[in-house]
Amino acid sequence: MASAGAGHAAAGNTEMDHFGNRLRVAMEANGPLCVGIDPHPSLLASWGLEDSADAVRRFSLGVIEAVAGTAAILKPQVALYERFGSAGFAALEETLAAARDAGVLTLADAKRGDIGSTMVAYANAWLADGSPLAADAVTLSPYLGYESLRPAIDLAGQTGRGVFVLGLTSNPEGQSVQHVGGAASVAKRIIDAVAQDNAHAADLGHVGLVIGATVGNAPQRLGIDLSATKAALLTPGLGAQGATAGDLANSFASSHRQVLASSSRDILRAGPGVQALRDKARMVRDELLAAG
Ligand SMILES: O=C(O)c1cc(=O)[nH]c(=O)n1[C@@H]1O[C@H](COP(=O)(O)O)[C@@H](O)[C@H]1O
Repeated sequence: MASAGAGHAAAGNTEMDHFGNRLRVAMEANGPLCVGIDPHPSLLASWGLEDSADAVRRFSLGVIEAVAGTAAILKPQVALYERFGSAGFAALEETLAAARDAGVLTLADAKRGDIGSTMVAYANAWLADGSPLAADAVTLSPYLGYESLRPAIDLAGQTGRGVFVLGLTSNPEGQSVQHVGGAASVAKRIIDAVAQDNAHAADLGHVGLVIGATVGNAPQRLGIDLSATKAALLTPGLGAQGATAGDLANSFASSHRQVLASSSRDILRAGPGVQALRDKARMVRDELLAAG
């Protein structure tokens, strides 16, 4: 399949620049796969690379070369760059620029969330035109209250970018917070707030949700209707955390057109060969299409 060619246009925010539209174009061109770029030390070693910022940069460029025409979006895991300090951030900046040059959307997995005034600074770092770390979208944690994320949600809307808010996460510990509250669970409140922000979108809004591929029937048990949110649903947990394409088809039957299935280690382990990595990503993508 061809590369989506959906890079961000900085000036003039038209309908076509809207993040939800750009993501839909990329999903239609390349399928529903998000490839996570998670340069863990063990993966670098298995690729024959040392554990350094320069190796993280080379690893990331290799992933982009291999999957640019297969993934709808690439998700660099910020923590795995951050551990090298400024050199790691330089590697992340290069990664984001290389993805942009290859015409692939980027989702910086930074999981930011803070009081509103500080949130302005995080929003400017990840979502403002001209920022060195600007990505097409960023992940946000709503634990300080959904409205504390407002500066990032609004800036993303203004600059044609997106945010992905944690709703039901893939890790088992998430339930101890997210499921609390019964019919008015924490997760449901967050997800309802996302639906409100996307209410005027024709298709996908610019506020996405993170719903783990491992959540089973939790949305139904909590009375959550994901199809009503108009949110792109980033579903990490596919592959290394045990979820399968069949699990996604079961859990997201009524919202499958919104699903952006995310996998990192399971795909990355196929490297360092560019063709092997591409073949693996295509296999995962094709399994998703067949199951969906
Ligand atoms: O926001 C995320 O991407 C995320 C949310 C979540 O609920 N669970 C989750 O695993 N992730 C991220 O998705 C990636 C999963 O990696 P793998 O388990 O290797 O596929 C990691 O970068 C996680 O930080």
